[in-house]
Amino acid sequence: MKKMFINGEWLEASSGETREIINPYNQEVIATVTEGNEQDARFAIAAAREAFDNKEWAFIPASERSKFVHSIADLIKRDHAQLAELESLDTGKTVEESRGDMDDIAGVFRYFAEIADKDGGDIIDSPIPHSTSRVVHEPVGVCGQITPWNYPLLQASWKLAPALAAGNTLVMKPSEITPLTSVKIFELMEEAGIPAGVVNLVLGSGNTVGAELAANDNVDLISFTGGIETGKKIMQAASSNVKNLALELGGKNPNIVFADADFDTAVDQAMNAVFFHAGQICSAGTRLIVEESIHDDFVHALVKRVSNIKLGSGFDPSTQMGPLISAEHVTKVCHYVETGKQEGATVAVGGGRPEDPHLQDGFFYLPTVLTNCTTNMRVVQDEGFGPVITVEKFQDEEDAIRLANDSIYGLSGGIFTNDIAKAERCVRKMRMGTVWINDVNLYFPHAPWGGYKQSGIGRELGKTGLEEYQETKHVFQNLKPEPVHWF
Ligand SMILES: NC(=O)c1ccc[n+]([C@@H]2O[C@H](COP(=O)([O-])OP(=O)(O)OC[C@H]3O[C@@H](n4cnc5c(N)ncnc54)[C@H](O)[C@@H]3O)[C@@H](O)[C@H]2O)c1
Ligand SMILES: C[N+](C)(C)CC=O
Repeated sequence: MKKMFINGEWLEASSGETREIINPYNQEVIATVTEGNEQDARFAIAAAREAFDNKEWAFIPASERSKFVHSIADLIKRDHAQLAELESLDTGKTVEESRGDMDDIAGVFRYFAEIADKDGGDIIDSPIPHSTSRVVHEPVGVCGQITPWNYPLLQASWKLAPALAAGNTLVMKPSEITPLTSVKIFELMEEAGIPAGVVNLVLGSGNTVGAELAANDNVDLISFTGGIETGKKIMQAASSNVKNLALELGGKNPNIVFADADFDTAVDQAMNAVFFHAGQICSAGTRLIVEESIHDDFVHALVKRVSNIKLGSGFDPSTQMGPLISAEHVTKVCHYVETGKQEGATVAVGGGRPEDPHLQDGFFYLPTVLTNCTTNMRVVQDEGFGPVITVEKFQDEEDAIRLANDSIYGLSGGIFTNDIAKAERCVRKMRMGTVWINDVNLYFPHAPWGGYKQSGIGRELGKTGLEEYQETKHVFQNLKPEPVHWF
């Protein structure tokens, strides 16, 4: 049985409860994990508090912490193949995608290890005579970190690496559906020699463990990646002690294709934008917005290619798209597409579960293209989080931007055009945290990631991703102290 890691020890939940982890490809039980609750979360928070307040971690030189974080990257590289297979077993994504994730994850630890000791603070030119003024960055304290099921270890790495590099202690709660690679990374952090109490892992549900992390007054920062409704609850709970808050929430991401774009590239990338990991990506380009003059040809070419996408086991090298994460999620995607049909959308391809007898045990949904969509439809506004593209038409540049921005979300967007000036004009007006020109879904450790509007608060990755885990302190020193006789 997989256990939790608290204060340097592998423990079973205080309640003795367990949970079975299911392979979404065939519904087989792949692991049993201990199921923690609020009490276990409080125990872990107390360990992290003690390690932050009364032990050395927060005060060791950043160069020492950097070595620990480098070691974690080395261990991920060593166990790359095993980690990738475990991630695919747990999430259903193809092993090829998981291998790419593991490269990214090692890169994230490497990046934060490298920048950990590069910031010695700033000297301010003090306006007060005979004084010095400087700004230093310090760790925030105890961090609660809550992650989703779609990119379990990748989203964990975006939180663990900067938190450690900055000198914080932490308690992580992975998604209860996909905890396996998170357990493994805590084994690797133990092997890397991270001191007891600095990193703690509590397994369990959002309503118990997650809610405790968000509300507990001994937590100084809560970093959450997940859905918008959960994000709102966390924001509310975090107000109890005015925690620092980082929210990476959902997206309903437009992908604008102008008539002057390279046609074949734009068709190809419109598919990459949505069908990786069966559309279960926050930044999936689910809203395809195509210039009217090429709309019909574009849809025709897209549908032809989408109908050839091969579904199957993530472990079969010929598989292009795996299953959805759970039966509940299949029901949600079915409902989402039905809503679209009732609103007047046309199913150009897909629109249901596959009939292939080999796929009946898995949580599969066909890659789907919905045409005749307009911005006012729920199917265009709501995050379906499945392999479904809605297609809208636009007349001109202004129209394209109006449609693209007509969303409560603002996570990411794409533009396909060969007119660079037009692309730059659009970028300025697009209210999103990331905009790709002639590409989709690219992210790397050096560039910040996060959303405008209701897609979130704060940024992960990049220098800003480290700053999320730092407090800023101004230190002023009077070099000629003497009474001022004010009173
Ligand atoms: N912006 C990003 O970078 C990003 C990245 C990945 C996923 N996401 C979003 O994540 C969502 C899919 O993930 P999900 O279904 O796991 O999301 P979710 O909100 O259901 O769950 C996310 C995590 O929150 C926990 N949780 C649930 N209720 C909670 C509560 N009341 N208090 C504290 N924690 C609670 C869950 O147990 C899980 O660990 C999508 O909306 C997707 O867009 C965003
Ligand atoms: C942030 N990202 C794109 C890696 C995963 C979103 O679900």
